[in-house]
Amino acid sequence: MTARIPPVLRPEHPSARSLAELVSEFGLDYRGSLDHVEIRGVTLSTGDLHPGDLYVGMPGAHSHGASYAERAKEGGAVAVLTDAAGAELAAPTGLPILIVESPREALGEISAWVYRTNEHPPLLFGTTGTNGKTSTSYLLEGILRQLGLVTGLSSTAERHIGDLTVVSRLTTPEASEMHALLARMRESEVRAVVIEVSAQALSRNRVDGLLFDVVAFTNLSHDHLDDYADMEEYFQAKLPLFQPDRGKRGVVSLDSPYGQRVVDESRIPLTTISSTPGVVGEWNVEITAEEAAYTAFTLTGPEGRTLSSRVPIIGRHMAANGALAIVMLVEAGFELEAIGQALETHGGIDAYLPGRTERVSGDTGPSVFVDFGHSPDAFLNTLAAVRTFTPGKVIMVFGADGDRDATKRHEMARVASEGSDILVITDHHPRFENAASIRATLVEGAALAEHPAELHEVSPPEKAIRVAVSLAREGDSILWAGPGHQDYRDIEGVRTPYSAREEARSALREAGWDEAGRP
Ligand SMILES: CC(=O)N[C@H]1[C@@H](OP(=O)(O)OP(=O)(O)OC[C@H]2O[C@@H](n3ccc(=O)[nH]c3=O)[C@H](O)[C@@H]2O)O[C@H](CO)[C@@H](O)[C@@H]1O[C@H](C)C(=O)N[C@@H](C)C(=O)N[C@H](CCC(=O)O)C(=O)O
Ligand SMILES: Nc1ncnc2c1ncn2[C@@H]1O[C@H](COP(=O)(O)OP(=O)(O)OP(=O)(O)O)[C@@H](O)[C@H]1O
Repeated sequence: MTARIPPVLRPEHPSARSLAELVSEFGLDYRGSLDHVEIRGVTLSTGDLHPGDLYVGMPGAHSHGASYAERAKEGGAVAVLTDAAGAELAAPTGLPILIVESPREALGEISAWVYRTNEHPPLLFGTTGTNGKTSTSYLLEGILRQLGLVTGLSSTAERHIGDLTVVSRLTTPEASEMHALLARMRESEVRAVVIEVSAQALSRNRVDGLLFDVVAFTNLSHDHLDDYADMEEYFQAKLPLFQPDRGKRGVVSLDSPYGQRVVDESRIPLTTISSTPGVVGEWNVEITAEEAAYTAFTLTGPEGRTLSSRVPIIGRHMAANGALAIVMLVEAGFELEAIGQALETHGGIDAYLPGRTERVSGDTGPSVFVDFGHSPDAFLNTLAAVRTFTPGKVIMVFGADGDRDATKRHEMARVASEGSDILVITDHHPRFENAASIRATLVEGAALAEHPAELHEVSPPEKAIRVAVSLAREGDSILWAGPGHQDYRDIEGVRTPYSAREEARSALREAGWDEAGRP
């Protein structure tokens, strides 16, 4: 059985737009007749095609999208937009062909025009950084809802349109999908939209055609060095979000040294925030309590402004994410006092973060958390959070992604081994790599710790979590890092249905301990 591919959300009542008008609006070169041709949507994949679509044939890593133009026509595409090479490939279809130098660079603006998303846009928030994008986005969405707004969300885990939830494919959808999503949100009278913006999205024009009211930077640390040559290139990929064509104003966390560089290199009005002792921002976060059910903090800003609240999740970093979300709202024009009042009525920020240090254990037995962390810095933060209220041993379970940045594996394992008492190394998504050799690299890395944890190598993960539970006692904690919200494992390109949260719950049940359901 393979896991279902989540659908692309489109407007339910798309308006028709004239192809001739599109060509004249953008001054496009074209072939064929434009007479009476109307388009209702844009797609770059035949898998997501709707009748009446403009099919965008993009050169890809494996093939040229225009080579699927015939298939697009059979599915109801009424025109093709592509480059000069693609125009040759699409010519036999007889469809009108619009020609641009770079279809990827044209996609955002054209999709915005087709879906009319630049007319009366909602309040737009965008978050980038290595870690904390999803968490900050959910917390921000939670506060917006507490303030009474109908919200939309685009994150690694899910897309939300008001109360409608759909599992995500990519962290940031391709531009055509993004604008279709915004158009669908408008139909549902969404007033504020929170969008997680990956570095890849910025490098691949996925947020073109959007102007964010407030953008935020969480942090930068080792990740994605398979996509970027080095940390500098990865950092540079994030910067365009902090320029005037993408964001009106920004909030930058100084918790990683890259924050100050964003401040130095951005050209939009920015404010700063810090939760790091000794690093002072315009806004500062002090952690006031760390409990198993929440983390409390006080946020202090310019002119003595202050707000005390809590996030319903463990970890100082999560309180920092919550405070960042609050400052984003202040930058968008919300009164700090009104935010404080809205939060107070719910006892803090009210949000459910799927698979972010999500507690799956109940009242008896060890505390078990499933997390999405897959970088050394994420491990450092979550292990510290778990350690804070664990009287017994900290047991960590994790595996590394196959076919993704292999240079971080040693450091992930070293940090895991240093920060836990017992480490169970297992498999994650092997993709097309050999799972045993990924584990071997992790075992090597674990040995680099100054004070290595007791080590177990267990495959597959279903068995690993059961071994971890069998080693745990009341008062111990288990942190299973990596799978988070995901509901599949990618093995040789096949998405096999699998939920770490459900596996962990089953393991607890089988051991006679309590489990916790979704809050
Ligand atoms: C490496 C990369 O960026 N790949 C993206 C790329 O795929 P590709 O170049 O391999 O496409 P291709 O197979 O050569 O096909 C060329 C074109 O023909 C189309 N096609 C292809 C076959 C077909 O039958 N019909 C059809 O229409 C494809 O949609 C594509 O437009 O173009 C596709 C759509 O056009 C993207 O969905 C795909 O993202 C893949 C899924 C991906 O995994 N991207 C990663 C790197 C990514 O973006 N990740 C970040 C995560 C960030 C984080 O961890 O924080 C993200 O934002 O999600
Ligand atoms: N502010 C933070 N600083 C450091 N680590 C964090 C922070 N926030 C979250 N984390 C850790 O990083 C993991 C991923 O968090 P989150 O999903 O919010 O980040 P993300 O930036 O969306 O990641 P991705 O790009 O992989 O989707 C969390 O599960 C947690 O382990």
